[in-house]
Amino acid sequence: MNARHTAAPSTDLDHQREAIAGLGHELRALVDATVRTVTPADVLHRVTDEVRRLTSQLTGRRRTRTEIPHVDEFPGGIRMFSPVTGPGNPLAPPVRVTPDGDGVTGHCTLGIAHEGPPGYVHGGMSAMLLDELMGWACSAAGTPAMTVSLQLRYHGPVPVETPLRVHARVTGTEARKVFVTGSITTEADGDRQLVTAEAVFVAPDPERARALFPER
Ligand SMILES: CCCCCCCC(=O)SCCNC(=O)CCNC(=O)[C@H](O)C(C)(C)COP(=O)(O)OP(=O)(O)OC[C@H]1O[C@@H](n2cnc3c(N)ncnc32)[C@H](O)[C@@H]1OP(=O)(O)O
Repeated sequence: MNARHTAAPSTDLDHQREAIAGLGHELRALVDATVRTVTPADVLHRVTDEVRRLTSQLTGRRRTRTEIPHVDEFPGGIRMFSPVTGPGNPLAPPVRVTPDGDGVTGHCTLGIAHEGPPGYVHGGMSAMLLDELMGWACSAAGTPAMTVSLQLRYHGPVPVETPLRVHARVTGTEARKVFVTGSITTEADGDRQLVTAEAVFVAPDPERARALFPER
């Protein structure tokens, strides 16, 4: 069934999105507490049982692999469960994306759940932020597309618990190919690029897109 046909009125949608974001927020706090705690094993066992009990309350009907959540706008809109921008996904910082004159800018602060070297962000996390933001830049330029090539340079470690800025912009197109650049800086020092990226995105042809996203 097409998810668009089952969408609830917008007030219900807002209500549902608020609830999803609320749970995501609390789960992020739980994840942060989990990777920081030095509490003894007996407490960890107790909490584990409690979390298992809570999880069992969310195992009614689940969406299928290709189902687009009715709270989402795909492509090019709200993604409640994106691992980067989704307020309902505890894996997401989540990044807040704003358009700017020259592409898109994302704002976020990563925690120690995203740590690679002690005190610094995991390199794969930086890649994920940049990949996502470069995808948003494609959509903002009117060409939603998928990554086919992503090259990163790590110039300096990205600190955790520090407000960050991720910038991405389209530099050119060639038929279905979109060329994009991106960077990560701290909010405090926007001139010092800690990670830079170059990527090629490709807008799938309509037939390929239908096969990839049958519920769209
Ligand atoms: C809204 C924000 C969401 C952002 C999400 C973040 C972005 C993502 O993470 S996307 C997920 C990761 N990416 C993927 O899974 C994509 C995997 N790749 C694919 O499925 C396919 O390559 C797909 C669908 C993109 C394109 O397939 P298809 O439509 O058949 O294109 P295809 O004909 O192979 O290639 C088109 C052009 O791109 C070129 N191309 C393909 N791969 C590459 C590459 N690695 N480098 C450079 N050029 C490439 C081809 O040479 C071709 O060029 P030309 O027309 O000049 O010959």
